[in-house]
Amino acid sequence: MHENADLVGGVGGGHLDGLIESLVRQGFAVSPGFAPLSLVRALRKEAMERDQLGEFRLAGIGRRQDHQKDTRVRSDRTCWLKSETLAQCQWLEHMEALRLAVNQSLYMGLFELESHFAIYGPGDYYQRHLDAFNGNNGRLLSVVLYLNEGWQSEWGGRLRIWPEPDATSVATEVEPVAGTLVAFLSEKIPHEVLAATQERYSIAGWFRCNNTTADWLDPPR
Ligand SMILES: O=C(O)CCC(=O)C(=O)O
Ligand SMILES: [Fe+2]
Repeated sequence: MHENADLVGGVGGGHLDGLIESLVRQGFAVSPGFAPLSLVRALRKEAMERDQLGEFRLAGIGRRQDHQKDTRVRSDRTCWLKSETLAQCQWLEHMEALRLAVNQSLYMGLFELESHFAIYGPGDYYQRHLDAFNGNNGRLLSVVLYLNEGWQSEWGGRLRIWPEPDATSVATEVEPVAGTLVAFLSEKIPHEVLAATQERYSIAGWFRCNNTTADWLDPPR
C-alpha cells in the first residue's frame, strides 16, 4: 500500500464533519483518533530528536515586541515546525484539509498556520489563558495534537477548557492521548494545561487571518 494511505484515509476520514459541527455548537471540538498512530509516532520521534539537538526553547508569551519569558504563566518548551520531513508535511496536509473544510462551512477566512512542538516536563503547566484577544495576533482557530502513546489518566496533563471567556465552570477536560486533536476558537475559549508527572508531547498550531491584505489593498500613507 502507498505510504500515504494513512493520510488519505485520515484527511476526510469522517473526522472533519463532526469537528466542524462541534465548533459551531460549542466553540471547541475534541476528535480522538484524528491522526493515525504511524504519523503520531513519527512526529514524536522528531520532537525527541530535535530536543536532543537542543532545538527547543523555553516558551515565550506574546509576539514580537511584547515577547517575554514568563515561567509563572507557562513552563513548557517549544520548537517551531517546518515542512522539512514527510511527517511534518503530513501534519500540514491534515491541517490544510481542516482549514479548507472550516473555511467552506464557517467562512472563517483561515489563511495560514503556524505550529510548534511542545514538551511539558513533569510539573510543567500553562495557566488559564486565551490564545488571542481583540485580534492582537491574528489567531482565529487553535489546534492541538497529542503525541503520547499509552498515556495514563493518573499522570495528569489534561487540557482544561472553559466554554467562554468569563466562564467559571469548566466545559470539559481532555486527556493528552496519542492521535487526539483539539480545535477551538482562539479568542473565545479559555484553556489551561494541568501539570503531569510524565513528559507530555504535543503539537500546538494556530490558523491566522491574512493580516497583509489591508496593507496590499490600502497601503498606509
Ligand atoms: O497542550 C495543550 O493542551 C494546549 C497548549 C496551549 O494552550 C498553547 O500552547 O497555547
Ligand atoms: Fe493556548
